[in-house]
Amino acid sequence: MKPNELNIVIPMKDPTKAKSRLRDVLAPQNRATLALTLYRNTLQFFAEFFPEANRLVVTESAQIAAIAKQYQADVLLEAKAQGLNQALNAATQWSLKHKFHYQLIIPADIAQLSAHEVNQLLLQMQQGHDVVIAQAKDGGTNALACSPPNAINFCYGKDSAEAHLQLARANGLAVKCLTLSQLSLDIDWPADLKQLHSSHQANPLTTFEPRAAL
Ligand SMILES: Nc1nc2c(ncn2[C@@H]2O[C@H](COP(=O)(O)OP(=O)(O)OP(=O)(O)O)[C@@H](O)[C@H]2O)c(=O)[nH]1
Ligand SMILES: O=C(O)[C@H](O)COP(=O)(O)O
Repeated sequence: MKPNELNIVIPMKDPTKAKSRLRDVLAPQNRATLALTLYRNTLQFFAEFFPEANRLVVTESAQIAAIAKQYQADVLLEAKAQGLNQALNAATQWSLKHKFHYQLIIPADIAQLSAHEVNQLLLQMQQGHDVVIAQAKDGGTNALACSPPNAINFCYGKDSAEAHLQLARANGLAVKCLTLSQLSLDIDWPADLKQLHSSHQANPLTTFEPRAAL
């Protein structure tokens, strides 16, 4: 795989709508700030460690689009958010149109990205897998690499790692599902924020302490 054959797709909601599952423990402004912090961390990480790969942010938000450009990412602006699967279908069409052989989808809510883990995932692609999944702690899909970009249909939602695995098998593709420690940790629920706190990691996200009540 040549680095310039890879498009890294980062889907991102309007920050005022993001992290809704934290609504019981973070005030709206803090949820938006957390979502923006995670998003900037994601862009910074890929600009620093994978600068030769293309990055594409798919979003309905002009604010998110402007930030993407600060980190040299391309932007696909959705007219209106129609859900994650629809956003990724549009991004995949973009990848095909721009002749990328590989697409790696990463959500913008991983607590701490690891270049070693992303390289492990890409190595599986180089070794001949068509689809590689890094599953989330709750059975979701936290990273999804596909070659070609439209190798499978997207079915993000409950237990999507298993669903993506089965789809790839049904299509007769070589597929691998990985459990990678950092890539399995997205921040969805209050317990995820608490875990971040108790891990004592030197991580700016620990300032987002969950509150018992607003
Ligand atoms: N462009 C786009 N991105 C989305 C959409 N839905 C979710 N995402 C992004 O996909 C990633 C995973 O999303 P979720 O965990 O489902 O959403 P979230 O806002 O982080 O959290 P919840 O509101 O609690 O579900 C995040 O980077 C989201 O911003 C969508 O409709 N359009
Ligand atoms: O796999 C999915 O559907 C999305 O990543 C959402 O899963 P999550 O609950 O892990 O955010």
